[in-house]
Amino acid sequence: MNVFLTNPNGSIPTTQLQLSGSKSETNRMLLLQALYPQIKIVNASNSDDSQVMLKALKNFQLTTLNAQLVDVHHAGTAMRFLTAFFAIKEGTEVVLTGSTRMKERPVKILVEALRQLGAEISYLEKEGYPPLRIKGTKLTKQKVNLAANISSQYISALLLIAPKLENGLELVLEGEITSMPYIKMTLALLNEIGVKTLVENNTIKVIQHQLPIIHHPITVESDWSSASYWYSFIALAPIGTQITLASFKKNSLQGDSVLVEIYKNFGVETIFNDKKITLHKVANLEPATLNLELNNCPDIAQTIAVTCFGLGIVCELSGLHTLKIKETDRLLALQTELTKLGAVVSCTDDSIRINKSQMIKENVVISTYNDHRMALSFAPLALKVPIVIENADVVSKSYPGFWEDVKRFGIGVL
Ligand SMILES: O=C(O)C1=C[C@@H](OP(=O)(O)O)[C@@H](O)[C@H](O)C1
Ligand SMILES: C=C(OP(=O)(O)O)C(=O)O
Repeated sequence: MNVFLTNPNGSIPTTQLQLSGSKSETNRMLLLQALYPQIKIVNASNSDDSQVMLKALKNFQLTTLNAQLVDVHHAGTAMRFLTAFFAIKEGTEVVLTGSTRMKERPVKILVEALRQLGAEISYLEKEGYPPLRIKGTKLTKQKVNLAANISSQYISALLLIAPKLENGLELVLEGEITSMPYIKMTLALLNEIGVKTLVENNTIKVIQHQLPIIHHPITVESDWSSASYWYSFIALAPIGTQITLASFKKNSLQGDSVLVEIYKNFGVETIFNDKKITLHKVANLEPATLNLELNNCPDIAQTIAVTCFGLGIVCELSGLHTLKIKETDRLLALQTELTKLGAVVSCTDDSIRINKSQMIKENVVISTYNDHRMALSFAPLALKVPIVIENADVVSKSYPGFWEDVKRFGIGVL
């Protein structure tokens, strides 16, 4: 399905949207719930990635077979978190696989770390990549060193199973730590269910845990990465445009909440009120060149790049080495699609620079490369020019209701 987006009457009604729960928080909580079934989750994400995670865990618990195939499609967190989960399920055997792209996304660092702890995992196709054969076993070793500069998901995966390990876990993180807020999110959620953790320099310790785990329901905050597209819409809209989004809080566990600060550069103010945020376009600002280091929030890089292009702001976004191993090579995809629209873009292995453009070409067909964030991040340009988004249903990986919400915002979606 392709969608054709237009801004038919040029004026935008004030809208209120309820966004679904964070997929990152949800996938952590689903794994913890599988380990501690008394946990209750409120406002879980409706994303495909969370559905995939839920289904994998449910089917695994229901089956009487001791060997099964689990397919996580495009869901990186599901792939990494379930690798660790199945590794400790004694007496079971699972083949864990995913989409063609998933088979190109590395898992070696995680597999090596689990093997150091005693896990039995083998590669079924290419060394270092899914699919994996995982024989569940008791992990008795306790200390492991691993590189922290490729994906924080490896570290989160190990932390999530840590309270169930006989002797707890000590992780020594080597090299520069990437996507740090996601590690902090994992630690915060462990703490919230009553698991003790200790962070000292580059070492994280999780104390082995039996019970009690707390019994109150855990409420997942709505997804800040999904909110980023509304920040972009508001940034590209005329002064005075507003939108209200629920349910968000000031002290978020999600690193992408840094949007509140970043979008001030584009004249967007955020007002927090009773678990809602109102985004308000208050000024047309044009910083000379916007330099941002996004190592802590890689998932909003595409949103910010497109906002800058739409506003004609020169930007240099760095700290993005992980973008090459996400749903697609996001740096290359951004460069290709922005160039089609008339931008002059240059990339390195970890950065992108978008130069000032004279105009935005109309009716360009944006390719999405099986990457939800390509479709989501280019949509706000509809406020500037008519635009076509190819394979628009990719958005369901994180934000299935996106196109409905875009219609509510007053954009024509055909
Ligand atoms: O732990 C998580 O929930 C995530 C961590 C990040 O990945 P990396 O640590 O691989 O950058 C992020 O990009 C991804 O969307 C979700
Ligand atoms: C990178 C992402 O997800 P994952 O790594 O979990 O597939 C994302 O949602 O942008």
